[in-house]
Amino acid sequence: MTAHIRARKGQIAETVLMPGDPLRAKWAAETFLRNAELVNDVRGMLGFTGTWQGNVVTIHGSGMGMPSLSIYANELITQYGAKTLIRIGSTGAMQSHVKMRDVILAQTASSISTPSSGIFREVNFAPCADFGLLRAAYDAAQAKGSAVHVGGIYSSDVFYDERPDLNEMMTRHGILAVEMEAAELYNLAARHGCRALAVLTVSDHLLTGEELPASDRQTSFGDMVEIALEAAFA
Ligand SMILES: O=P(O)(O)O[C@H]1O[C@H](CO)[C@@H](O)[C@H]1O
Ligand SMILES: O=c1cc[nH]c(=O)[nH]1
Repeated sequence: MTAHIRARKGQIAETVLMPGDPLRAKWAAETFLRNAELVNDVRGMLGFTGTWQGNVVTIHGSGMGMPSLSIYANELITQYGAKTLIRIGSTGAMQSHVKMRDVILAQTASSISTPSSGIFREVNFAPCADFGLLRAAYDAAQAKGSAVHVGGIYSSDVFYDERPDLNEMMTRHGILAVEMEAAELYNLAARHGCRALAVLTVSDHLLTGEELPASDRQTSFGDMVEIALEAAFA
């Protein structure tokens, strides 16, 4: 047990999928895992462990934003021995060739700050995905026929941004989409020698104003979950 996770040692798998939304964790566990067992519900943050094609997997919510993800990812890595962490999140597209419900594999995650900024201090560390996971996820997405994009994303500290110039600059520099957790997940994976990847589904479009309802964000991103599972065990 930790301050935020009630699972016993051994109840968390080495491979952990992390959606921001705890109810997406529940849906994904019930939909894709066999014998999924609830292993955490402290503060309503749900975690489940079960098997996928004979492999043990945990699906655990991260909450929204990098400070929240940092708590869960730190405890999963340092207290429970997680080695492969794949974020399965929603994202807002920042390029016109990226369409609603497309899948994005985050090769890098830019930010203006992360919970690790105080650790890196003057260093502009470049958070990046594990190449093996990235390649396997791309192959899995191609095999499925998913519309998939690979490139840089922006991990923002805010959902409601008062700096339209920042988004415009990200778009101008080819950033595919914005979300709120991947940069710190990549930082933590680098620090602790783990593998990490963010597999995202476009739920909003910053250029067109399109957006999906909350129910779709919770339960309709099946391709993303399958791509993450296939990459983890490729
Ligand atoms: O759908 P999730 O995984 O929560 O991800 C995105 O959605 C939340 C904002 O609505 C942020 O957590 C952002 O990163
Ligand atoms: O951070 C996020 C996540 C989804 N959609 C957005 O517009 N922003």
